Amino acid sequence: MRQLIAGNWKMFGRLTDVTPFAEAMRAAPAHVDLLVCPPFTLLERFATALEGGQMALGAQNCHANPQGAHTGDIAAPMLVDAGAAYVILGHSERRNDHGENNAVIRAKTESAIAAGLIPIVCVGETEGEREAGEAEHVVRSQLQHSLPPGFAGVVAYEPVWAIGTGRTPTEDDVKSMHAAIRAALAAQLGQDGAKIRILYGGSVKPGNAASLLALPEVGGALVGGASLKAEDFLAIANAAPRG
Ligand SMILES: O=C[C@H](O)COP(=O)(O)O
Repeated sequence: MRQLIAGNWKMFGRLTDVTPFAEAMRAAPAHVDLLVCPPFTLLERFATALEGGQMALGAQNCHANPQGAHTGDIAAPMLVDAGAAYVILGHSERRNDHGENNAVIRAKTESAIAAGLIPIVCVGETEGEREAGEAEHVVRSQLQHSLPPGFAGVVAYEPVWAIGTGRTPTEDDVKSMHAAIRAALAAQLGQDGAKIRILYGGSVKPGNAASLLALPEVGGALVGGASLKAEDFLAIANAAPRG
């Protein structure tokens, strides 16, 4: 399966950043799928700038309803209007900052799929949960309650304590968590579970990308900080295994 290297710009980026980044991405390697998920304000500009290139466009959140009186929110069909093909859902920053629980994330995931978007559903344990030996249990429960039946999208494993910290799990920990996620997807989705790409996210950098991306059941990366610099993001894309 081709790997997906996805950038999550979080709450960073201005209109002036779009064209230089999109132009730099024209030098991206062809053996990976590339995605950038900027803030809402940059979607339309990015859609134009990326035309004819290999990089897809995504958003970082949507509401569970397709429209309605929800001040400050964005509906999945609006993201499609703006040119998005993907949406990140259930990121730990949304779970923490906005109190999003698994039921909310599942409802958003259903709305995204109904609008024709590919959801990237994030799961991951806190440091305390890992220390308590609960990491796999927590992630299995997030999958069970966040993914609707027949889920067809992407899963991103992001240990909360590795996000933006420069710390990453050991290779063995990534391997065993990705194997546990694959098994959980098979149990929930049957044969279709094998088709789901499982991204790793959390302090992926040019220096550690090759070793993380080479691990079994790692289908790509969800990159935060390092996706803001075109050079670093391209280095991560180039580090993905070929074939
Ligand atoms: O969505 C991306 C992740 O939260 C990872 O962020 P990071 O690469 O800055 O650690």
